[in-house]
Amino acid sequence: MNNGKLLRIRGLSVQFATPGGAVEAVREASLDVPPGTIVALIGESGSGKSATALSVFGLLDSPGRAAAGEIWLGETDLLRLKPRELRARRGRDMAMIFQDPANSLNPVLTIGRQMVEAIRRHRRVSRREAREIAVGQLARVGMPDPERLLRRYPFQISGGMCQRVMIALALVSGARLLIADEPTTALDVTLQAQLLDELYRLRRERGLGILLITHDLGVVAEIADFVYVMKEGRIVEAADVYALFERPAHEYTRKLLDSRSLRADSPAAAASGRRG
Ligand SMILES: Nc1ncnc2c1ncn2[C@@H]1O[C@H](COP(=O)(O)OP(=O)(O)OP(=O)(O)O)[C@@H](O)[C@H]1O
Repeated sequence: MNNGKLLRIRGLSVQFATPGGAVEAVREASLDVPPGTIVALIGESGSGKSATALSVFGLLDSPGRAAAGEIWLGETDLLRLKPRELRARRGRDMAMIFQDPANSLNPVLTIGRQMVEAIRRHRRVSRREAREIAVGQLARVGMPDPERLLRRYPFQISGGMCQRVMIALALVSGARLLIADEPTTALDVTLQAQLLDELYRLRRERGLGILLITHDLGVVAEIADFVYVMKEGRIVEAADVYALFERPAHEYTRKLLDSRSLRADSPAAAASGRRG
């Protein structure tokens, strides 16, 4: 049962079969993403963050598999779904944006074609209506000339624009859960800020639940509500964002905070810079 949480992961273990034996990338991890909440998942490289996210989408690389646990999206345990059923949920109820958005879009199809197809996969509308919906959605995520954008190919637009297209794609299908894996890493500072604004707005205005995977603690301080810290496949700390910065409980979290970019910023300073 889900108890009103949008995403509820319980006891997830992910293993990768290797010639040297099974590598346990995720070990009995549990986490919740309630609606209208930005939940950050942080931890060093290799700690299992992406493996956790990919499990939700059933997109683990083939030697990898979710060996145990439950992943509830609403009232459905995604780990019990057939691949076809999971694919349908992927487009409709949940969306994912990646660090390298150009690779998440199909390089040989125009943005318009991809959006129209995504819309028509989930709604009974004509091509023309789908195109209008796409234009409206792109305008809503701040794209200046949506009509023109629809005629372009992914390689003809910037990384920041690709991110917005991905978000627009997620939204046209009515997704309630967005998983963003290092979404700002490849962007310059201005585009980073725009993307964070966008995520924040989606949470507030649309009530989206967002699982944000990042190693940028500045981003966490700015927009996250709740934080999970992962180390060697385990969730070692779970706390409200203010509590985490003020009183990190776990030794590892303290080290992580000390070693990263927040240095002089007190929790209060970080908090005062937050969106309202
Ligand atoms: N294809 C694979 N084959 C074997 N092991 C893998 C594979 N992919 C990931 N792993 C293992 O899973 C562990 C977790 O990887 P994962 O990518 O989830 O970490 P991460 O926290 O997302 O790191 P990063 O921040 O670098 O993306 C790694 O330690 C790695 O050893």
